[in-house]
Amino acid sequence: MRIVDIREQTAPIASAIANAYIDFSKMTCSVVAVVTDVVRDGKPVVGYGFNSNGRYGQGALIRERFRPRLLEADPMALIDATGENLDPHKIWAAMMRNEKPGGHGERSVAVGTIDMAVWDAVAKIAGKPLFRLLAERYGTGAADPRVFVYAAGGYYYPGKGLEQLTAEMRGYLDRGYTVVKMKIGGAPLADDLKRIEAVLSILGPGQRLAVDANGRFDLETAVAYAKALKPYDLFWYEEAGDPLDYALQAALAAHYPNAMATGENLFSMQDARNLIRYGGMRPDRDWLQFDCALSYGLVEYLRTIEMLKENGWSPTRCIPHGGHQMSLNIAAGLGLGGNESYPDLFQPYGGFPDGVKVVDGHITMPELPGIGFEGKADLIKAMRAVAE
Ligand SMILES: O=C([O-])CC(=O)C(=O)O
Ligand SMILES: [Mg+2]
Repeated sequence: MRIVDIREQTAPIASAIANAYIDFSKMTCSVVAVVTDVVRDGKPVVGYGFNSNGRYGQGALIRERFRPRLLEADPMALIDATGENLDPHKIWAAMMRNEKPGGHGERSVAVGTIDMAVWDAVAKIAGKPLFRLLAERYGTGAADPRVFVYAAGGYYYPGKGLEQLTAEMRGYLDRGYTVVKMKIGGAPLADDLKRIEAVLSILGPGQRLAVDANGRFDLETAVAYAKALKPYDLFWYEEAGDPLDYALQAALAAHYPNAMATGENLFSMQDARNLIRYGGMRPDRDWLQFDCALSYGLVEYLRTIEMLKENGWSPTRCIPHGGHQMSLNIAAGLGLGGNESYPDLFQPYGGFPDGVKVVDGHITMPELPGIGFEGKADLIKAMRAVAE
């Protein structure tokens, strides 16, 4: 068996929203199809991936480095010991041949996107949902198909006032979410506090709010927000400062006893390890948001989980960024704390298979082979267009 082709296309996921750092008016993502010669149900197995959101399409890197390395490799060097399936770890090593250490963001998104498609193919060849395969291979054996999800939104948008913001959040609560997230840092502190109070005013008992500054603040501003946010008992205070400023993150903990979250812009096990070593994150309350699609894929994420365990962190403290079905599978298979969801954004790429409903802040994974993209009609249509 072998990989016969890797196809890629850059697709728009643009919208008029903005966080404290960027707008999404020109946002794109790469969609990748890994075509194999394995036949299931009379058709060749094709694995699909895409690069989450927030980083642009990766076509040049895929075409110039990673696709040729895999297609030029000895097919026998990319399969597992049974000889009947691909080996994602060997494929990862083949992609990373002749790549220096460090500087991970330069290529981690391209590798993570192909890695997603490889795992989709592997689970389809095995004939089972990826979350079940992961639980068997790397977890306790038993998957938990019920996954906590929270609704991310609350972006800045031209002309968006408190009324629109609360209507948006009410929509998420009506759809079954219990935790909602909104952006901060794109307006002065006093205005953001009004926005926060407006959203808090519509939350019922047990419902919570997370806020996300998208790395906008220097230490002084981060501390000013921390002091103002403390009384609200938020679900978390996310990415206050630059994602690589571990000293800022560590200093902030002295001013903010409640939960903080970060990690969506850390793109390797080594960067995640530096956060754990130097960022003052607290394993009893804080949250880690590494997104495998942006950070070298699940092969690397498995290394990150090992690193976390060695440092006294439970995988239940991980709630990945990105709102994609790949992280839902990892959460269900390996016992993460949950996953992000963007109910109204980044379509058709984000979200759940059709018919999956959020109930009491949780979804239940359907039993679809692979990652489950075939269960989402608009998404699989876009993906199949890349393969054909
Ligand atoms: O606005 C973005 O770039 C997305 C983001 O931070 C998140 O989902 O936490
Ligand atoms: Mg964020």
